[in-house]
Amino acid sequence: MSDVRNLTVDVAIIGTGTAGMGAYRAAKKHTNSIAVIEGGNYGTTCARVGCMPSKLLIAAAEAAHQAQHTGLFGITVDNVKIDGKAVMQRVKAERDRFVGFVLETIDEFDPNHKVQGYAKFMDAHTLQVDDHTRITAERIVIATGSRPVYPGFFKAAEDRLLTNDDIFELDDLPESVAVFGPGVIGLEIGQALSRLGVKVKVFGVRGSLATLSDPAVKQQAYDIFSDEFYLDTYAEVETIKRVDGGVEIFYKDKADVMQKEVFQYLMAATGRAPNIDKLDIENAGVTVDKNSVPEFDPYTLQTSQPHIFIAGDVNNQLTLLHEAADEGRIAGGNAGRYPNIRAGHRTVPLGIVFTDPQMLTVGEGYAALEARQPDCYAVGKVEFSGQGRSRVMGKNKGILRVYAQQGTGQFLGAEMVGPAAEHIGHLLAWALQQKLTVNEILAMPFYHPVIEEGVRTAFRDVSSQLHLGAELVKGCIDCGPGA
Ligand SMILES: Cc1cc2nc3c(=O)[nH]c(=O)nc-3n(C[C@H](O)[C@H](O)[C@H](O)COP(=O)(O)OP(=O)(O)OC[C@H]3O[C@@H](n4cnc5c(N)ncnc54)[C@H](O)[C@@H]3O)c2cc1C
Ligand SMILES: NC(=O)c1ccc[n+]([C@@H]2O[C@H](COP(=O)([O-])OP(=O)(O)OC[C@H]3O[C@@H](n4cnc5c(N)ncnc54)[C@H](O)[C@@H]3O)[C@@H](O)[C@H]2O)c1
Repeated sequence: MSDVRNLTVDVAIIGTGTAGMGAYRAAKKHTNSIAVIEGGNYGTTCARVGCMPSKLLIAAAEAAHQAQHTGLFGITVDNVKIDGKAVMQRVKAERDRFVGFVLETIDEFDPNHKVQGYAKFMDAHTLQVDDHTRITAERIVIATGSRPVYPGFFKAAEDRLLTNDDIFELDDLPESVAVFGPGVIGLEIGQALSRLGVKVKVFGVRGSLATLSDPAVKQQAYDIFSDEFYLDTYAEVETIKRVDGGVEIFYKDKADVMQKEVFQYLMAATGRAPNIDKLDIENAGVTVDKNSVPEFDPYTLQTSQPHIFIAGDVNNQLTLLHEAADEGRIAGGNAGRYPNIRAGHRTVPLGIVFTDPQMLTVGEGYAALEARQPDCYAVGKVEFSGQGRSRVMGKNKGILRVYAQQGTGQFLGAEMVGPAAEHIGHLLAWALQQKLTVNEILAMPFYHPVIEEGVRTAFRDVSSQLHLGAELVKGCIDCGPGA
């Protein structure tokens, strides 16, 4: 250890993903004495192996699906061909473009601030980076992200085991994939592969489906997706074995019959774990929760050690891009201005799943409301099967359920599977953040014919349930046909 470089800085940031980059920019407003440490590749999880390549694959799948489903409109498109190599080539090229933008930003960081290597805590103020650098920092931001996790027995798939870290590296679309985990990643990528002509079966456990907790919404989502590809949310898998040509999976199908099937790949999408376990966090003296993740204040991002902050996926709470960006900015700002820290602005919870139809959760969600105040809220709903605009476009699948407080009529949250959920989700989140009541929402303009008229139906329904508005008129024609 004689060649160890010693650095002393005001702020050390561990991890240069979305949260770490935001923390760096915010801390730099207060001090020029910073070390920003990266152990892996620069470029962020979102751009390299997350949000962006997955959305690129989904975009290709949507194009294929639309081309194959024009019959409804009396249009025939012959010979739709999917060129797997060209699909993957665009995914990779566009992904590299997005990564390139991130790398340009990293290039603008002061080279004296950048330290490459994996950091570990030696004590509450000292970090060891690989075996080459020791950093003494007055304040520290942990922004080390998360990684895919899966049960040990998946390793039997050997070289045919994929996660989101390697699936976008494939040069061609696979022939078949057994996707384990009907969570957000498994459903987004599983459906996209299936629409691109890959044989896909999705296996889940305990009935879990994406982020949905409302049984009515979950049931519709299950029905819609299992109509399109094999989906078992209570799968019983006996064995996984690497065989010639792929991975043999021995499982009980939905009719309780044992099946033996070979897939080219097994994709593990069974969740992610925070990158906290390799940081020797116990040396930092922070209080940790049952998952060994440091406890922290969500408004300041401060841990029990006042000079240590934790932002992004690593804190294991709201593992989404916009939250990582907000948290990074708050944590970095507070590390920079320490000890004069402040509470940062947090937005209401919003989650969107980019399946087709898309899914959303806004606010607390059904399960949390049921647990917190079971008798204090009412539910309004709209089914999209007959909704005018959705039907016009042939997108008339799904349900939206909105929740509002008894007495006050305060809008509390929503869950949905259905058309344009990425946009409806924003409207609902904005209404929630503005603390609007159901009747204030209903006093807004609704054009005709639009999917938002369906949202109005759900709010009219809940308004009537709360005895705040008139009884819901079914198929109200003066609201416009199919509203
Ligand atoms: C397939 C997929 C799709 C997704 N799609 C979406 C989406 O559509 N919308 C959305 O909002 N979110 C999406 N997400 C989630 C989103 O990508 C993450 O919430 C976000 O990228 C987290 O950013 P972060 O800064 O916390 O972590 P990261 O970007 O992972 O950054 C952490 C960094 O820390 C580094 N590091 C780790 N340990 C150390 C150490 N000891 N020393 C030094 N450096 C270290 C890592 O190398 C990494 O560069 C998706 C995720 C995945 C996997
Ligand atoms: N659109 C988006 O915003 C988006 C997209 C992708 C990922 N993400 C983020 O990444 C996070 C991680 O996504 P994820 O899909 O890995 O996790 P997840 O927690 O959403 O889903 C994991 C799923 O795997 C299932 N599972 C667990 N063990 C299993 C087993 N042995 N066999 C079969 N199924 C099993 C779980 O029941 C769950 O349904 C998300 O929670 C989200 O925060 C967001």
